Amino acid sequence: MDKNKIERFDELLSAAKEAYQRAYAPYSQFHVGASALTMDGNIVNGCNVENASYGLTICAERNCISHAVVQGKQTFKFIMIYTEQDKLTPPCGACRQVIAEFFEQSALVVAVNHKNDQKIWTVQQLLPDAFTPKDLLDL
Ligand SMILES: O=c1ccn([C@H]2C[C@H](O)[C@@H](CO)O2)c(=O)[nH]1
Ligand SMILES: [Zn+2]
Repeated sequence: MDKNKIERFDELLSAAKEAYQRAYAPYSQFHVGASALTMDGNIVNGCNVENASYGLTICAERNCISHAVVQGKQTFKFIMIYTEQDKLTPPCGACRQVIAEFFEQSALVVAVNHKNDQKIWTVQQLLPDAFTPKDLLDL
């Protein structure tokens, strides 16, 4: 896949790596960092935050999006997921739903690892026929 498709790739990668370093994952030891480029040109990030009550864990992608919303950003161009695994990490189902809430179906999601392997999906590929604001609001 072509990293040139992702605007400001290197800055997104730095932000995702910075978040990765802050991941709180004492149970899985599976650290994840995410970053996103907002439509108005800001970069936001997030890491996974686990909990002794395992099901309360929040993934890096959802934390990143929530972090952006707190900063008044609700529209995005790209989201990146960074791990130091040999396999690339795709977003889980819950994160796909939250990504579909805020990103266009044509927006790109990119997974990157420490070997600089990359995989790019559209939101549409990750969650076709998503239930989104259009299904509840007069949009
Ligand atoms: O795309 C993913 C996949 C998993 N995780 C987290 C959740 C949990 O803390 C750990 C293992 O599932 O990785 C993420 O943050 N993002
Ligand atoms: Zn997730």
